[in-house]
Amino acid sequence: ACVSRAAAAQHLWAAASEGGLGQLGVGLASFLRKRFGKDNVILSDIRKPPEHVFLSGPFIYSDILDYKNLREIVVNNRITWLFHYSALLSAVGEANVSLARAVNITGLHNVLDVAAEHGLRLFVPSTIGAFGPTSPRNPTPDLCIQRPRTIYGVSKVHAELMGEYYYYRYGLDFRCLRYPGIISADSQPGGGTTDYAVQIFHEAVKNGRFECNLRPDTRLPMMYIHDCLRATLEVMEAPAESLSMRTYNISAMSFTPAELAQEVLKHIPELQVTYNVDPVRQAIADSWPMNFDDSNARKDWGWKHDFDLPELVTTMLNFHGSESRVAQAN
Ligand SMILES: NC(=O)C1=CN([C@@H]2O[C@H](COP(=O)(O)OP(=O)(O)OC[C@H]3O[C@@H](n4cnc5c(N)ncnc54)[C@H](O)[C@@H]3O)[C@@H](O)[C@H]2O)C=CC1
Ligand SMILES: CC(=O)[C@H](N)C(=O)O
Repeated sequence: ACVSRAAAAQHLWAAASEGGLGQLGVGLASFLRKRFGKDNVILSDIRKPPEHVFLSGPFIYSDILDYKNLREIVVNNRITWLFHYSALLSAVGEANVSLARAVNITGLHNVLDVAAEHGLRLFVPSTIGAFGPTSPRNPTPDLCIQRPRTIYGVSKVHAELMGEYYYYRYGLDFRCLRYPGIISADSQPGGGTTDYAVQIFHEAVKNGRFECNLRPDTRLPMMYIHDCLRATLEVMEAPAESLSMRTYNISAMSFTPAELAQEVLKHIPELQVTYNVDPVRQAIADSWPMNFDDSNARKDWGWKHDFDLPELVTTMLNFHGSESRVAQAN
């Protein structure tokens, strides 16, 4: 593989991941370390890592807004791949537009420049949030109108276009996947519109009650984290000649809060689900794709998801069930 040493911060370096302490970064680092070796993946963030993360492999402080520091990390560690995960997500982005603009847009510019300057292979995640109310929503193809109405979505469309521009202009090996809402068992979401689909599992097992902040009929594309991380590594390892585009939709399942609750109720019949709609998140969700067309990813580099809704629910409840049994035993 082409990884000599990676960093993940919410980048991965040699592989480096910056933005690495969020919902996805710790899982990505662990996934890449299994593949490339513990010391070949550096995780970075501006937050202090919890002990288990600190002990699991190289971690460094890196602020995506500090270009000189990014360059120093790449040079000193001979980084070859960079996974750029730092971002403010959709709901927190609307609550702090100027910070979202800085991290999601200025931060991206720094990453593009450092990657182009040092010949890195660069992964930047995009999102279903890169589409808007005038995009076709059911299904949403790779190429269509993209007029998002959040700073998060605007910054991601910008990232897709800038990455493609750097590819044609400077030969940067830029690779990008549009992720659906990602559901993870052992990490908390960072302030997005799809967070409810993670929180329901925590609450169902802990309290037997869940208050959902989206309407019961809000349909959104979703994916289990294991599929998301595997897709990320697969597109990074795909032969250059197999990629006909720089940015691909990837899809696994699509459901509403009512459908998710129905599936969880099969395992926890006493679960009580109520709805208290957050108008900001609801407006965002109503502008996003309902189903994602990922036929290009399947055709070009063989993308195939493993987890549908029933497997997702069983896996999440097994994880939370065993966690709560451990907690009770202690
Ligand atoms: N979690 C999801 O459902 C989805 C995530 N994505 C994308 O995947 C990436 C990772 O997402 P999550 O892990 O969920 O996000 P998160 O919000 O959980 O984590 C983001 C991380 O970025 C870090 N960060 C913020 N400002 C920074 C700075 N100036 N310098 C360095 N690090 C900084 C934060 O400390 C945090 O640890 C993001 O780019 C997001 O847009 C895309 C679609 C879905
Ligand atoms: C789908 C995403 O990009 C993220 N989870 C969010 O809801 O903002």
